[in-house]
Amino acid sequence: MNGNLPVIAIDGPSGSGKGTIAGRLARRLGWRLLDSGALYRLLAFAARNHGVDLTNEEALKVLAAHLDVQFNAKPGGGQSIVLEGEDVTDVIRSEQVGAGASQVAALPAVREALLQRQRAFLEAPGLVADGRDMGTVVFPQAPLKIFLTASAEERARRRFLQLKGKGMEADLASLLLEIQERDERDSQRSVAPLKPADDAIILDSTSLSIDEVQDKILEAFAALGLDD
Ligand SMILES: Nc1ncnc2c1ncn2[C@@H]1O[C@H](COP(=O)(O)OP(=O)(O)OP(=O)(O)O)[C@@H](O)[C@H]1O
Ligand SMILES: Nc1ccn([C@H]2C[C@H](O)[C@@H](COP(=O)(O)O)O2)c(=O)n1
Repeated sequence: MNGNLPVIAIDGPSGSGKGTIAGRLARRLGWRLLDSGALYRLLAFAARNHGVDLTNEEALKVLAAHLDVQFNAKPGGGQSIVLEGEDVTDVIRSEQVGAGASQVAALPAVREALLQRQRAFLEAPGLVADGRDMGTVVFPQAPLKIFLTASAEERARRRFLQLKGKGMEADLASLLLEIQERDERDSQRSVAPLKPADDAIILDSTSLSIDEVQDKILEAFAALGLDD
């Protein structure tokens, strides 16, 4: 790991806006982007494809170490994700795959197998990384750590609008339940649980717009003086 390069670590629960903000910041700064949740989603998706049970830690560890995946930056922003030659960008975003990801992410051998892969994303001039343990475990040296949160009700509402916007079926009450279950599992697991790093800035986005969240983070980044 090149520990001298800057990282902005953005952690927080599902639907708090991490991915949206991380993508915007990476574009704005011209830095690389790590969507660490996608790795856990890809593993859960690949496991289903290969008939691997989501509780089989040993087999999941091997699968995680050999995941054949490419993240390709799209010209207009965002990235496409290709797993074993198949574009899985949208299909891994379902709540079912998210729940599977949360399940495999609780297994220590899986987290260990994905650790170096995540750290390898750190390249000049810097990295914006979003997930659950970016600031606590993967990049503890990050000079800027944000813990982005929002009420579960607001996060379910956002997810509902997001799914509807894509023309997908969605039920607000079920989404709220799924989000609460995922919060519980992600924050109660014994290894790398979802929690703010001691030196993280906690940002509650419940009543903030995406632009307001971005401005607050850019303000905190500017205060570090790294772009001088
Ligand atoms: N501050 C905000 N106000 C309103 N909507 C928001 C805000 N931040 C994000 N959103 C919207 O909420 C939805 C979920 O955001 P996003 O996917 O970035 O969350 P996330 O934290 O990365 O979720 P996950 O961890 O499940 O991947 C998106 O449709 C996004 O546009
Ligand atoms: N650094 C990370 C990133 C993700 N996970 C797990 C927990 C989440 O429920 C699941 C999916 O993540 P999302 O795409 O919704 O951000 O993956 C984790 O444990 N650690």
